[in-house]
Amino acid sequence: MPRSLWLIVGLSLSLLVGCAQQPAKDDSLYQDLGQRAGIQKIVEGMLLYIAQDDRIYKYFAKVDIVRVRDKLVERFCVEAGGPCTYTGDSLEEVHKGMKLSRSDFNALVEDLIAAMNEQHIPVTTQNRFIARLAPQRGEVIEK
Ligand code: HEM
Repeated sequence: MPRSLWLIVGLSLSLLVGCAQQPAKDDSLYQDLGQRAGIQKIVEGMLLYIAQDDRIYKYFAKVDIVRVRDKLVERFCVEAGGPCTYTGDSLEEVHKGMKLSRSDFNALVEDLIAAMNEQHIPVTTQNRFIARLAPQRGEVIEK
């Protein structure tokens, strides 16, 4: 085999090995939520529902809502498998001192569902997304 061909075979093999070591990330949920623009609409919708939600509005009354919106979009994007980086603080740190309960958590999830319904996100997609958020409840409540 000519030397140049060896080089090509070698390079192709190393590419294959590289791919095998780093499997392509599954971003189907990110796509189904409408990518970053779709996620931003969902977050903004959720915050609007929260603003009308007497159960949990009190927690948000004095926050920097633009920052919370931006960090939530990043966070949800990462959770959905999208190409984003979360630059906010840890969930434990952020929610420390709020003493959130399970009911508070459920109320926020209800507002999130309302926002996803408004964006016509199919229920199967909604359930996939909520299944990724649910395990984080422990980092958020009773802190
Ligand atoms: C899995 C569920 C949750 C996630 C992933 C989440 C995520 C976040 C993120 C990313 C931020 C912004 C962080 C930053 O500024 O660096 C934030 C802030 C906040 N979250 Fe949550 N959160 C969750 C549940 C809740 C619940 C249930 C409540 C209350 C009912 C809540 C109330 C707040 C408030 C009030 C802030 C603003 C804090 C501040 O800026 O002082 N969160 N959350």
